[in-house]
Amino acid sequence: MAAQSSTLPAQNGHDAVTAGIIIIGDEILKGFTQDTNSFFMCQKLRSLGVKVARISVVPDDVDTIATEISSFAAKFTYVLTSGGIGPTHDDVTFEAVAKAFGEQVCPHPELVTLVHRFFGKTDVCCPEMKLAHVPESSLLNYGKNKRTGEALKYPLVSVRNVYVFPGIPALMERALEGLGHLFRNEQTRFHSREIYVSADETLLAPVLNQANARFGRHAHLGSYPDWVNNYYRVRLTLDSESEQHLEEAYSFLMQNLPPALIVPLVTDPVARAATDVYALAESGSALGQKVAAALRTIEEALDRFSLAQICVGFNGGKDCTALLHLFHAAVQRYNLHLCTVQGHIQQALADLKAQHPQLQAVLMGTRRTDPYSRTLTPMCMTDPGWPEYMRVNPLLDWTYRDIWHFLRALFVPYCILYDKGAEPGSGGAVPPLPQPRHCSPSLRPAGPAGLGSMALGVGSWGYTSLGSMSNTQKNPALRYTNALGQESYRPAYLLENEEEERTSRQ
Ligand SMILES: Cc1cc2nc3c(=O)[nH]c(=O)nc-3n(C[C@H](O)[C@H](O)[C@H](O)COP(=O)(O)OP(=O)(O)OC[C@H]3O[C@@H](n4cnc5c(N)ncnc54)[C@H](O)[C@@H]3O)c2cc1C
Ligand SMILES: NC(=O)C1=CN([C@@H]2O[C@H](COP(=O)(O)OP(=O)(O)OC[C@H]3O[C@@H](n4cnc5c(N)ncnc54)[C@H](O)[C@@H]3O)[C@@H](O)[C@H]2O)C=CC1
Ligand SMILES: [Co+2]
Ligand SMILES: [K+]
Ligand SMILES: [Mg+2]
Repeated sequence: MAAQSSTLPAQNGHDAVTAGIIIIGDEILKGFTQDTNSFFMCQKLRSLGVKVARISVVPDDVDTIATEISSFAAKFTYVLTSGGIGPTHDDVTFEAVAKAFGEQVCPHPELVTLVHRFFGKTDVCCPEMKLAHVPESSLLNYGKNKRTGEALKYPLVSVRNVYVFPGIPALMERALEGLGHLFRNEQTRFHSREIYVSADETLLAPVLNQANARFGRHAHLGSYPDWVNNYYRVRLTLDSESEQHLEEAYSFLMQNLPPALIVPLVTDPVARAATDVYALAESGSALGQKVAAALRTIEEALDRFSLAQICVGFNGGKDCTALLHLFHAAVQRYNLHLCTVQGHIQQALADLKAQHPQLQAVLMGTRRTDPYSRTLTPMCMTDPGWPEYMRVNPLLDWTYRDIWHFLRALFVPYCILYDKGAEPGSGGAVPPLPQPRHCSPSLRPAGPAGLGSMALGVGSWGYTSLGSMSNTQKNPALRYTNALGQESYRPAYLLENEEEERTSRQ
């Protein structure tokens, strides 16, 4: 076994079943279209026990495609191509496959019949008939509909170990889903685990090197930094064909990485919001009591107003992020229609009313320590002279610290600007400044639409309080000098004295 191949990694006594993917299309190389097919193919093949060894992207050029196909066909168990099998001049994949194997393309009787059946065409020269011209030794593979089990009507062409998939993602995905049996490798199952770490890679490198030296033969370790995640800096992945080897490497890492840096990340906080938020509310903790009171205010608003009459005042800040999560927990869904209104808040609220006259209540993330908010009540009408709305303020009695405690305990994603500036050891690289924008309120009616995107109605580096481009600055209370003697800033959730929250806004 060991002597057989120097290119294949040592495995458990059997040859790896491999695949090479060839993505065909000028549009991919020109940046007109983003390749999503290889991503889907990699995930699917991995789930079938096939190891993807290479992805290549080539232009719509017969010779280039043919050269790549003959090289891949010799190296890998399977070759999957994507694209270039349609009726137009730039679809030359079949010709290229034929060329790679020294064959001709000719009409395949069964495909001719199908073209006749689907398009009603029999003329050998019509564009549709190009789909039926395939290499001489082509086989037709009929997949199965994943749900119904019925045979798919249009087959996938294969020539030797080359499988020729359409480029249209929906067609390609359906074909591969339906043909899993062609590629499935029962000998192999890939197992994987992840560890999330809140430290920079440089700090982890020594432990990772040790782990790799000890376990690398049987468990592959990957280290992937992320600069825009609120909760971790590095995602470590382990994968192996053997569950036992995987667990050994995993235990080693868990024992040797600094425990304080390992983050027990919840990767789908939104899906679990209802469970986690209500569990917190019932926990009896101090934060739990605040959560319970906020939920009561939200529930009361839901009793008084229908979902269509309520919206969430969302400007991208931490307070309304907490509010949105609570509201979602209460109604069990982020069932949002995003409505962005420009201009100053008073006019924007009037414009919103004109566009959506049914709206009567706005859930807001206002806290008592916000300007002019000391005397507000959980539900109060807007002041005279303001467009008429019921202001619903579930978070009035929450503190700055409560907000951060809540968001971070439940791993709720929030605007990354609150974390920025600290970055000790991040190499000094800073993401580009956001485009200047006017502070634009985004009010999100809870209408019957899909998941709304997060609107960021702020435009600056902010640390503890985000306003607009012109009035937001780094909060001096977060400043410190890092190990290299450089001025740095801690993330907002580490602010010690909450009275200094607004020191970052003029
Ligand atoms: C629905 C609504 C009704 C208001 N009614 C009155 C009123 O009757 N009298 C009065 O004097 N002032 C009113 N205001 C203005 C309010 O008091 C603040 O001046 C304003 O929210 C900005 O305060 P901030 O930046 O300090 O607070 P932030 O902490 O930034 O905002 C507090 C909360 O208000 C909501 N909010 C604030 N700005 C926006 C925005 N641009 N887009 C969407 N949501 C936003 C969010 O839920 C946020 O969590 C109202 C604001 C809103 C959004
Ligand atoms: N019903 C079926 O199963 C089949 C239908 N056809 C017909 O062939 C034609 C399409 O030919 P193809 O060779 O599939 O397409 P193509 O190479 O011309 O690409 C079709 C579309 O898919 C996109 N695309 C291509 N590669 C991609 C990738 N890697 N990631 C994301 N998007 C990608 C392209 O940008 C383009 O918009 C259609 O007219 C179709 O009806 C062809 C074969 C089978
Ligand atoms: Co709208
Ligand atoms: K094409
Ligand atoms: Mg085409």
